[in-house]
Amino acid sequence: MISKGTHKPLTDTADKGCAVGWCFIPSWTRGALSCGSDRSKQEHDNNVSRKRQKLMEQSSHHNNKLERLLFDEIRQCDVCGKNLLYRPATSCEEESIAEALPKFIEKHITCQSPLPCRWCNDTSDKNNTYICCESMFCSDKCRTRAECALYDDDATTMQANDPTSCSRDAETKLLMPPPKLFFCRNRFQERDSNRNNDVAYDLDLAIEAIQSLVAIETKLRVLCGNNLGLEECALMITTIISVVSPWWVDDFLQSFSGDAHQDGSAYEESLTEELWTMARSHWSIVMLLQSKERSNDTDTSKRLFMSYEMFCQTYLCIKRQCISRVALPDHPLIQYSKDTLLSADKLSDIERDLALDILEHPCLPISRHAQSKTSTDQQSIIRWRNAAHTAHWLSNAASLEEGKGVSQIQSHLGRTYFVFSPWAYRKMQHSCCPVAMLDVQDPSSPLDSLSWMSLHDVEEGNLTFYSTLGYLEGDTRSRAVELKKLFGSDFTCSCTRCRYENDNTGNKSGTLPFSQLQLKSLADLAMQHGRFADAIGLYELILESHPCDGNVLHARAAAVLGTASNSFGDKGHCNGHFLRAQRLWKEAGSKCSDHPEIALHVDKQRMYGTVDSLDDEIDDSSSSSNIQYSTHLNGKCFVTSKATPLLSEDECQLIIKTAEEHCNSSTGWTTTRHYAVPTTDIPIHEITKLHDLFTKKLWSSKIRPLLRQQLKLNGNRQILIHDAFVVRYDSSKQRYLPPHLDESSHSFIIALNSEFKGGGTYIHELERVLSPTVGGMVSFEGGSLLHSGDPVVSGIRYCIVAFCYIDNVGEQTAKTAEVEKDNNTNAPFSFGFQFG
Ligand SMILES: O=C(O)CCC(=O)C(=O)O
Ligand SMILES: [Fe+2]
Repeated sequence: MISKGTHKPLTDTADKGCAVGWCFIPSWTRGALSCGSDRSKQEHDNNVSRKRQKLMEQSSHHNNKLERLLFDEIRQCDVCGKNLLYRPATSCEEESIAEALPKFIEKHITCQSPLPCRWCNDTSDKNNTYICCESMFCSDKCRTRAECALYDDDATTMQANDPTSCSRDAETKLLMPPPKLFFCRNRFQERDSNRNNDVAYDLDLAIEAIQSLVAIETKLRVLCGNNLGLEECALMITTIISVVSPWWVDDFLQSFSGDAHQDGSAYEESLTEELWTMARSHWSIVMLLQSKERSNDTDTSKRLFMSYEMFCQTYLCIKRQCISRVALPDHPLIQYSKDTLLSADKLSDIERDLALDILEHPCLPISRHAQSKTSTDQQSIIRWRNAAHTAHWLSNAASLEEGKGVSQIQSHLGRTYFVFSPWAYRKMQHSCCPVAMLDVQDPSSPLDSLSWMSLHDVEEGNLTFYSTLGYLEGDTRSRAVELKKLFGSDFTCSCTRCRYENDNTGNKSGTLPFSQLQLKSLADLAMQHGRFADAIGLYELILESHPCDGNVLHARAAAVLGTASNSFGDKGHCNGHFLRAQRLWKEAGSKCSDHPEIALHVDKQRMYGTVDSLDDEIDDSSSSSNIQYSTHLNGKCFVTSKATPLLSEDECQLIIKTAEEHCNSSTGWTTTRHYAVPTTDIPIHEITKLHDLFTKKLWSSKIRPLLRQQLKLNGNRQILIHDAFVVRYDSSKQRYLPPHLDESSHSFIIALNSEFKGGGTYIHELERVLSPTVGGMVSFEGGSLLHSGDPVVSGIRYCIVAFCYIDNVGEQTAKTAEVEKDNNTNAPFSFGFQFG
């Protein structure tokens, strides 16, 4: 779930590694089936005619060509599932209307025509009718050359393709080894027309083989509950390789020193057996695999899978050593939504509507807000809201529960890329605390922009560790089980993390076998996973020997704040963790006052009285407030009524004016303070002229008593501010805030003006916008209630937003927190559990 936190992910500071040569396994395992099935074709066709009908009826301002482009010409490759642009022989003229959209489609959703050969770059092959997948060669000669380059044992080529020989910041973009796979039916057909007697590329058989593979995939999807993983891909690859380059199988087996077959766990054995059975049940593959005419080499036993054992061995070798997942690049549609749908200036209203229509393609079953007939403004707001929410669902579908069919969207759009590079992976070691991951920088050309990204600071020369596991949040034992499945039953991981977690001998003080950098990496990783207790333990271990390390002091306090966010549950308070985090920042301030992050927290504490005034008795009479409000969702959110605003219109104007003046005379409105979901804002603790108005007049005497009343706080419970800022939405700049949760247990928003259209706080569970009048306030469970800033369609909207936590104040809580802290430090490593 996206949270509007202030803490940046650790990868943000990471250096980029160097690019190395890889071979992409295209995501053809997805999409081809579902989109190619009769049912979805039927649905698509129905949808197309419905849309065309609608458009014809609608208006004259839709250009026919664009219409045709959108609805007639996008097809999916039957095999790879990629969106294709079908071009009639007479090429399209430049589309004049709606330039952004068709250009985008041409650039991102379709491939360029014609694709250059991946080996010689020749683009003379103009006869393509379908413009299709990457991974093509203009001739068998090029293809063979490319393969030779990939597997040539020549030392210089080895050197060039060896990632371990790359220096960290060298921008050595090596010539990409060509992808080995090129499964596009039309390509094969084209070969068909030119083919000589090369039986190795017997087209009918190849097409049959592909269809069989697709059928295998169907079975696999059923078998694996639609979660295709490495194993299934390994099957594909194994089989494909056997089809296109049988000789390679043999080479690979000979170069593999381990006894893969012996290592197989029961799970693995049954899976491989299943796969083998399936493979054999498809006659065309078997024919291809066992045909004696595949090559000029007469000794077929060397090249082909003659037995289950051989299949199994190859399968395991490939799975363990050659394939890895790559960080997912955005699907072009997602990218498109992000880039254009949400920006005010790039698309006209008509274009945006058409784009939204594309997003209504049957593969994107998104429920959309009904269009209101009331006013054009209202319709515009709803259109923008649809666009905003759609873009959000598309990019965050996997992490959100809300929205029907979201996982379906994700499975259609999710491009799981795998890379396949035997050399590199034979040299790379697995680590559960990876130093590097493979990342695609430019989704429109993933192959060329694939590069290593270092995840955290590493010791010189140590860029060889990546993670074979997709999921690293698990504890030592569950990871070990997964790794044994992958590498064999006798595999024991000896990475820093496993060594640390398996170490029960009390290496937690004295002479550590782990360097400070290693411990920091482990702690940062735990932080990324949200394993805050583990992170705190590790940071404290580092602090034993480096008590004044500002980064570590700050990180420890941030981890405790993370614990506070997680521990806010049934108890109705943060179990002392929020206050403990604040005390840690205060203590850190006394040691490293010039550390910028620590100084910032100390400033905020001073202004909002988060630490020093806490020991003051809470005056329960301050829990009553005269302000009237309505309650929604059983007390999860509140809106003050028009009759009793918290601020007068003049006070609101003063706040806007002061904030604008402050921004004009300083570095301006900030747009990056909140990492995941940034607002255009300015923090209140920076605007000195507002301190008194905000803290005395507003917070202590009005908002806090009101919140105490709304949230029924009494006794030692106090509500405390973590962050407060003035926000500016502008219809020509940042007009909305996507759905998110706050870094708070409760948040409040005060409306400062009304000279705009749209806007307000959209609460998803309520399915409506809450907009108090000027000076009024919306308060809600910001850390658990999904909400968005609704789009502003004209004018500028200002509001004050604040993130708060409820915690216990006083002796007892402080003691409890201390005890917890001690328990935590002495406890055995807590493997992912939150304490509290
Ligand atoms: O604009 C709004 O009403 C919502 C703002 C918000 O949720 C935030 O800044 O976290
Ligand atoms: Fe928020």
